[in-house]
Amino acid sequence: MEETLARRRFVVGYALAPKKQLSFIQPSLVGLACERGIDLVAIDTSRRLADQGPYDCVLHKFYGDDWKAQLVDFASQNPGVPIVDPPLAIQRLHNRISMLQVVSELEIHQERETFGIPSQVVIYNSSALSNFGVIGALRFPVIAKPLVADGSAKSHKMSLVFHREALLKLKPPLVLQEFVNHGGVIFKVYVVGDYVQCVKRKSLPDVSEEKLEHSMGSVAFSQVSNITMHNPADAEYYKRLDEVEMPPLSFLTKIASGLRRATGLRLFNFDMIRDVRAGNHYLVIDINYFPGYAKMPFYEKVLTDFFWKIVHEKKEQYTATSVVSNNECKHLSDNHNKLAEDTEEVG
Ligand SMILES: O=P(O)(O)O[C@@H]1[C@@H](OP(=O)(O)O)[C@H](OP(=O)(O)O)[C@H](O)[C@H](OP(=O)(O)O)[C@H]1OP(=O)(O)O
Ligand SMILES: Nc1ncnc2c1ncn2[C@@H]1O[C@H](COP(=O)(O)OP(=O)(O)O)[C@@H](O)[C@H]1O
Ligand SMILES: [Mg+2]
Ligand SMILES: [Mg+2]
Repeated sequence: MEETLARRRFVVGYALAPKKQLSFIQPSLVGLACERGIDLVAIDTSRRLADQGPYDCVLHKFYGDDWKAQLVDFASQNPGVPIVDPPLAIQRLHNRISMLQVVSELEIHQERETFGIPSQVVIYNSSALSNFGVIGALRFPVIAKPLVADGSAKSHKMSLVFHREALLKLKPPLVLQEFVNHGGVIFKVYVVGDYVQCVKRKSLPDVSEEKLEHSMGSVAFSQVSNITMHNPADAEYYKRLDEVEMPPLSFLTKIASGLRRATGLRLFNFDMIRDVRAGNHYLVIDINYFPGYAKMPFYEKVLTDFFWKIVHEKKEQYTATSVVSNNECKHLSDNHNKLAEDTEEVG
């Protein structure tokens, strides 16, 4: 017999770049959310946001003045509808100095583990690159990172610089950050509201004193943790990676909730490394807004739980009108499958 039971449903409108939409809006997520009474609906960014909806929550990873104005406009007409996350909060992560500033200000009490950020200086113009007063206190090697972290390919292009002379060819504005030996492993800590999950990822290998002495200039790299190399040494590396001990979850949860409170962000991850010189000292090196959650184990359930909590917080006051029977969830997820296939064929 057809199930006809219809219950109150919620609508999460999302505005994401095509690549992000394809990786994040998977049929498995759409299907699970649908079963829990939540419809994920694409916002048409070519139309006025305030003319669309109704939404119980707006989810986005877009920047720019026009989009910000759209959100302000929407919020003034829909004051109770959560926007995940507020543009001002996201903006802090677009500058690698303000991004990590918030980490330095956290006060967390943990028995064994300590944390901080690497020593770093910001460079606004080329003359500062040869100014000993500016860079004199840095220990080499250093990583040169673009100051801006706006998600563009350019903002991920970095170099590992072995000696001071090699700084001269760099293009400011950038951040020079001390490279900290960390055993070639980073901990990616995903935060989804009050949920925290840590995974291990490949990182740059340690630089010994000897290697530093014999290395020339600098080495360029980009998005190391996403690179999959196919050489025989790799199998050995990943076996070792498996054995690396995770930081305690209680410690990560304290940092995550400190960051949540200080930034007002609900969807982000942070990259953390463990200093090989002091086995219980950790450094936060990067914070990303709305990262690649689809790579996080159980992301469908974690994100669905998050949406569920967000929309139920406002349930009594605001009601979106869509009513879909449980049976239709399967159709919705089939449609998304088809959409993904079509997009692949086009792309
Ligand atoms: O594309 P993905 O799935 O690798 O996700 C990227 C993230 O990779 P991750 O899976 O967290 O290692 C990536 O994280 P990292 O910068 O590599 O730590 C960023 O969050 C990236 O967003 P943006 O380019 O900084 O705006 C994320 O890119 P977008 O998906 O937001 O374009
Ligand atoms: N201070 C550091 N010490 C050691 N390795 C680092 C440091 N900063 C960055 N890295 C390495 O470089 C990678 C990219 O740097 P990150 O700041 O995370 O930039 P992105 O925003 O492009 O991910 C990190 O995942 C890590 O492997
Ligand atoms: Mg990173
Ligand atoms: Mg980043």
